[in-house]
Amino acid sequence: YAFKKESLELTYEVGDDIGSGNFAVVRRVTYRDSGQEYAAKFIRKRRGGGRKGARMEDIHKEISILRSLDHRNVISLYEVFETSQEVILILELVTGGELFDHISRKDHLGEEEASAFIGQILHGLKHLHDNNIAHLDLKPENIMLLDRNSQSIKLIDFGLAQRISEKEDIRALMGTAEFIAPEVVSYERLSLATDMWSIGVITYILLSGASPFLGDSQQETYHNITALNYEFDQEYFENTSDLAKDFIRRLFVKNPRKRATVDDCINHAWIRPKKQNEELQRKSAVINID
Ligand SMILES: Nc1cc2c(nn1)-c1ccccc1CC2
Repeated sequence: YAFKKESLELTYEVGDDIGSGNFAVVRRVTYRDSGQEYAAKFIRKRRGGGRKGARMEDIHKEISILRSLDHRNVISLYEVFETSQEVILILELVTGGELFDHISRKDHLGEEEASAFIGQILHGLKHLHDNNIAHLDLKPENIMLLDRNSQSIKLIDFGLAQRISEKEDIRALMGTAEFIAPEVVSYERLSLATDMWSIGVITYILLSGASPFLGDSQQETYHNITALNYEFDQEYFENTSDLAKDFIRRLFVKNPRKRATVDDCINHAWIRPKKQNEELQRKSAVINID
């Protein structure tokens, strides 16, 4: 699979940094001919036996996974350049910032807004899971807002994503401690259900601003996860509906096979469009037909 060898600068003007990831820096770029803006992810290649830089095998996997996805809630990949030091992914530009920053500004979100965001994330995640792809690094930093004032989101950073198949056994790729599922901590088989646990953590954080399993050390966090040591602290959850808590409870299940799937979540009453909205949507549909 050949990447463009010519210099990126011939076709794109490179702008300011807009983010970073493992071994990567992301910059805003402008396609010279059209003025169209994109995000260019510069991934450092691992040189020789060193540890710095991403392995070519992992870079190829991220690219092949991105190329096989096409959904409005998943970042699009347009083209790839390669130099001796780096592989450069030309990605769809999103300018709304990370969901992480959106929460930090507000401390936590109301249930309507949280449910709308989680619904968007679930639709993007359903596209991955329907293609047997697990993201394995879901966290607010990897969820970008399309623009400041919309709830449209894009899943980004497929650096740890894996194709899940019954035959091969995939084990721990450590994600970020507070978001990983018990099977990752215990070095057991990973699956699509691993992402669903992370959805539970993200939902808990959106509603409360607090992180359910975070301890004072990584070891304490891992212990809290494997012991399912969390609670709906009255301080943060006194005004949270039982429906929202039920949604989270169905995801914090130790046995991955018993954990709610992405379809279970999309059909959960806390996510499905509220009755009156649906009624409204139906009525407006009739008006459109007339
Ligand atoms: N690790 C990261 C980090 C980021 C991105 N991708 N990977 C990204 C992708 C498209 C648009 C904007 C960004 C900035 C953050």
